[in-house]
Amino acid sequence: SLLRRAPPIKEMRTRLAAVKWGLVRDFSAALRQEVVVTDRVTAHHLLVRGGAGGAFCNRPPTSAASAVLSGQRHHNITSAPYGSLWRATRRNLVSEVFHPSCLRLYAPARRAALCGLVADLREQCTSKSNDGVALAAESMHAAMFGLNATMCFGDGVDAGLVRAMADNTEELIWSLVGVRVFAALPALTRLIYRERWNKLAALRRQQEELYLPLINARRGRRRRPSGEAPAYVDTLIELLVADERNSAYGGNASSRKQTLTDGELVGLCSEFLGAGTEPPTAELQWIMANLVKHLDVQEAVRTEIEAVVGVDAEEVGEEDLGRLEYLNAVLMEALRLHPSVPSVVRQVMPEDHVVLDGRRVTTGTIVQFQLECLGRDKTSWADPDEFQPERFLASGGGNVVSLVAAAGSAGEIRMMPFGAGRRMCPGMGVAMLQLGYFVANLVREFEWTEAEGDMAVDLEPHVEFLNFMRRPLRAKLTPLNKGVGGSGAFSDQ
Ligand code: HEM
Repeated sequence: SLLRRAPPIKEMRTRLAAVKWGLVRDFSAALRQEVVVTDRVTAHHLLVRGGAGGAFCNRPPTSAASAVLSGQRHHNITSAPYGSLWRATRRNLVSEVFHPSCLRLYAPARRAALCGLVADLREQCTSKSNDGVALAAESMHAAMFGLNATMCFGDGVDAGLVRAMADNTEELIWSLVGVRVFAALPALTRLIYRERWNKLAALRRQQEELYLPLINARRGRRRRPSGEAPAYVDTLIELLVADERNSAYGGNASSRKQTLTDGELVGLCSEFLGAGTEPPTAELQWIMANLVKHLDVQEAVRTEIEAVVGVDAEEVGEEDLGRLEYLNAVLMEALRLHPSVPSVVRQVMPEDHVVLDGRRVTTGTIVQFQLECLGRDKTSWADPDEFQPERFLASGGGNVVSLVAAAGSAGEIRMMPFGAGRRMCPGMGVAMLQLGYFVANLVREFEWTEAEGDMAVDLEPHVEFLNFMRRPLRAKLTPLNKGVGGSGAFSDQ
């Protein structure tokens, strides 16, 4: 009978969903044109030397929750079209919290985050039940998120609230892939994927409920005494932006200036927490995983620290980092081989003039620059797939490699893990500082070796919205107790 032959309801739903997804995917792919650039000369020409004629500074519509839910009207720095909102919010980030004079004021917050991380790892690896193995990935993520929450909202945010924000951020980030269906035909896809849309809206509501009380508490504060680090949100609350928010893609900004809306404040804080936590944590895992796989390199980092900082120093201080050439070479080599952001994306606008293989690329086309390919280019590196930090030492001639590609014709791109051109990552300086400080002290506090079985390090990538390690980092840690009095500077935190 028909009833007997009909597939079970659950299976029918799955089949229906597959058909729906297939239709939408094919339709959006047909609407969207994409080209991929893997050669570094073209990347330099288009992104840095102005070879696209126009600014070539827009990204395609984003999957960030606030942008999707508002029909691409509410933006953060990453998603803002090239124009006054982008300029004002980016300048604010770079010239306020990320200005070197301000960044210095966050040193106690970085030290507190590192202390917490070391104490957590020490507890895990000395616990009898763990056999010396620590869930390093989770611990690093919690430390990095906590640090960013302090920089964003100021000191003293309740630990439970920080955890709730971390969970919410993670859920929103993992929803990014599914949310891509709303990039094309949002009115229709919203109906087809009602559940997905409702889930996204609920996560965003929850985010507002978590962030707005913290934002409003900062509004009522008296001006901070000089010498106290501003919270990122303080600078956003004070920020005035020329009012072009209703004109698409950077039309003429009116002379009227406005403060940011609550929705924009929440979106910008969310971006700070997400962009400030996820790529640096993924990169920290890649670096430590390579040090687990290359014990000679790990030992060389430790030897350099002992020679430069001394055996009895309490910690590797931030002021020591500039003198640790080998440590810096390790960071550069990990970023070259495993850039945690897999690609840089631009969308061709009418005023851009992008020519590839002798043909003009049509307006609306998405141009993707693959960062791992660019960093492993055979014309630029010997043995490009090998982990060899020595290539970045002055003795190997590698100290001249810059993360910021110069614009002149003599400039070139040899790697671009932080992107290139006007929209290059504004967090590069802070990321390099945090990575150097964390890696140096983690190597000094513990010996890192490989755990067994499915806890072993797997250097295969798993590329989603970020370039993750296929398995999150686990390692066997042995405390080295190198700190003052042989008890470890961080052991009592
Ligand atoms: C290892 C750490 C990091 C890596 C590998 C990384 C990588 C990148 C890349 C590749 C881009 C795209 C650049 C382009 O399109 O040319 C980007 C953009 C961006 N990053 Fe980072 N990033 C890191 C850390 C951070 C941190 C700590 C922040 C701080 C909040 C941050 C905030 C941003 C923002 C706001 C943008 C958008 C910039 C714009 O559109 O003007 N990133 N990042």
